[in-house]
Amino acid sequence: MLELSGVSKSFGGVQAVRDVSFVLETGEVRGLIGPNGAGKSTLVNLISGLLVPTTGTMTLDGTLLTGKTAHQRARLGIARTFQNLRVFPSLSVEQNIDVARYAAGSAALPDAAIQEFGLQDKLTSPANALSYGDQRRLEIVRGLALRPKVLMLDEPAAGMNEEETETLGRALKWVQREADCALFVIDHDLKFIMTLCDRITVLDMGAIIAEGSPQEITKNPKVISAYLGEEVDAVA
Ligand SMILES: Nc1ncnc2c1ncn2[C@@H]1O[C@H](COP(=O)(O)OP(=O)(O)OP(=O)(O)O)[C@@H](O)[C@H]1O
Repeated sequence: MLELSGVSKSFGGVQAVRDVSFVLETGEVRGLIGPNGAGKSTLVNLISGLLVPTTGTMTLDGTLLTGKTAHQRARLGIARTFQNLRVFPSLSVEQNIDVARYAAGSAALPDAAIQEFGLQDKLTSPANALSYGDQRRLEIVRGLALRPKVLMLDEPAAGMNEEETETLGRALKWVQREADCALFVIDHDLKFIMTLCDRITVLDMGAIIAEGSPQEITKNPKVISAYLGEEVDAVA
């Protein structure tokens, strides 16, 4: 269980994250949505240890994360993907996955994970020869190879067409069923988020303005009037 309590982050005069508290349960799939600049990436960077909060605390299964580096957090079970791809371009798909397996202390990644994300026939291809969608899927499999307790995905469906996005959603549902980890998913594709997630947290100007099931979020007047408007009606 990941717990955030009163987490804030300022960059000079900009308060990017304001007094954010929430609990992410084991096995939960949580969506994080909000307009550009709402603070979503900053929040993920705070959890993964790339940024240090101005105030607030975080714990993972009761272990205080304050003062722990991104590497230490990864070892504790916090994995992530990035908005901009970070695969090792000249390494093969298999080598990319092995790097993460090695970092996780050789914990086995089920071959089923590689299959679910459609990479089984591409293991020997250099990562930079893969399509953009495959590179995104490779990043997720690499994250899973760390055997994380929490896997945070920063815009996993970005640049994917509708069919690819649906396939990705099915693979992530598989992760929810088979891998013992929570997913924390940022995306601007609301249909994808609403279909995938058990619960959704909505950020606006750094603060949580709503939290609930997809149904609750689509009906929440604050969410509708603040910034989702008709888009929310369209996917409800
Ligand atoms: N390193 C930084 N230095 C200064 N300001 C920053 C920095 N990182 C983020 N910000 C500011 O913090 C606020 C939140 O940004 P953030 O990137 O977290 O939002 P976001 O919700 O992820 O947006 P997007 O959907 O566009 O990715 C913005 O006002 C942004 O300009």
